[in-house]
Amino acid sequence: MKKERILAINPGSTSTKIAVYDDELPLFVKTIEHDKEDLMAFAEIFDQYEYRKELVLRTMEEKGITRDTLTAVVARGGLLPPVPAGAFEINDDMVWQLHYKPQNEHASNLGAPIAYAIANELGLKAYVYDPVTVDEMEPIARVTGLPEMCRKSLGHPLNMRAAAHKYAAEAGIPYEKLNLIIAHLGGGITISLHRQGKMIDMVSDEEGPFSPERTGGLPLFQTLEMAADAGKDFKTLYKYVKTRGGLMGHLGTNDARSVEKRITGGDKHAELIYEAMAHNISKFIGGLATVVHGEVDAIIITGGIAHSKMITDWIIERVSFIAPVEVIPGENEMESMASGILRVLRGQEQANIFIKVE
Ligand SMILES: Nc1ncnc2c1ncn2[C@@H]1O[C@H](COP(=O)(O)OP(=O)(O)O)[C@@H](O)[C@H]1O
Ligand SMILES: CCCC(=O)OP(=O)(O)O
Repeated sequence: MKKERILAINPGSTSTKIAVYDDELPLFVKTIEHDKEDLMAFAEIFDQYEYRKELVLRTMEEKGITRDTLTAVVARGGLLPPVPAGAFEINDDMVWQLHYKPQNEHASNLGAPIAYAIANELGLKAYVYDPVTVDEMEPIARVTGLPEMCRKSLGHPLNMRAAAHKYAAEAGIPYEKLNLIIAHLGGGITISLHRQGKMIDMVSDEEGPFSPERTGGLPLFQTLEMAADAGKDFKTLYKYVKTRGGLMGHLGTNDARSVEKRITGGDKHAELIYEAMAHNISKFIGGLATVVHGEVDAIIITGGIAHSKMITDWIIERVSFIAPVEVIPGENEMESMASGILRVLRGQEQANIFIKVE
């Protein structure tokens, strides 16, 4: 079988992650943390395009990997319109969509344009895999109390679906035969329900638990009052609830590890807030269990905060009456992207074609 060398790119709000894989083997995985000041110099996300692209190319050079040895490029998909799960070949339509009409602003919107440019220069194909807008929600899950407003499937499907497949392989049961609830606990927290191979419900970060830096869902009347009083535009308020909420709002940090240090040092306020985060996560897990009438095979806790025994213990004591809980720490996005595209390159999976939605 031909050896593949895949460059994987994952631009996040505070970092750019870059990796190169020879088939499944990582040659390197590097996370470049960005200085707040460096990024503040750019008014719009897309103004960071050249800066982040150069960073990717320079990192490869530093690692001694010449561009012409690559066979494909993959990026974390950005806020596209709702799409099916799996791989998409990046094309002009996708780059246009992410530049001019994404669902919202997010650093991951830069991934596909950067991957496409690098691949085009080399005559290669570029892909995204399980973008944040994978939507397999059932009609009943979309309905809200306002006819003109629908619930959206916005989450962390790349890590969630990879965790689901990992659990299924270890349990020796096909993913398509399992009902799973998967909580991704990172800087943002989202929780999904997978029924027999489809992600039929998703609690996004606009309605779920608060997280290290996001407010999650808020009491509606107070939110309306606060927004009306603030008299600010959508972009400003959106940035506020995405970056100034949760642990950041209450405790001035989005680093769960530093919160834990404060708790072990006796900070009771920090403990209340941190346990409240676990309490909220557990309530949403419980809510999703009702969708499948309690028939849940396993609850999976994943993402960076799944490294924390304090948080996972608090969640397990609240939800283990529903189903066994499995902890799969880390966000596993780089390897999940690369292995998804490897399946496409080996002909085991077909890439979808993206058509823009104007
Ligand atoms: N060992 C750990 N214990 C507790 N929290 C951790 C640990 N490692 C990372 N975290 C927390 O995980 C969060 C980031 O999760 P991650 O999934 O990497 O985030 P992102 O969504 O930003 O990619 C941060 O709040 C970080 O403090
Ligand atoms: C909920 C959409 C995906 C998202 O917010 O990703 P990050 O947590 O990586 O910012």
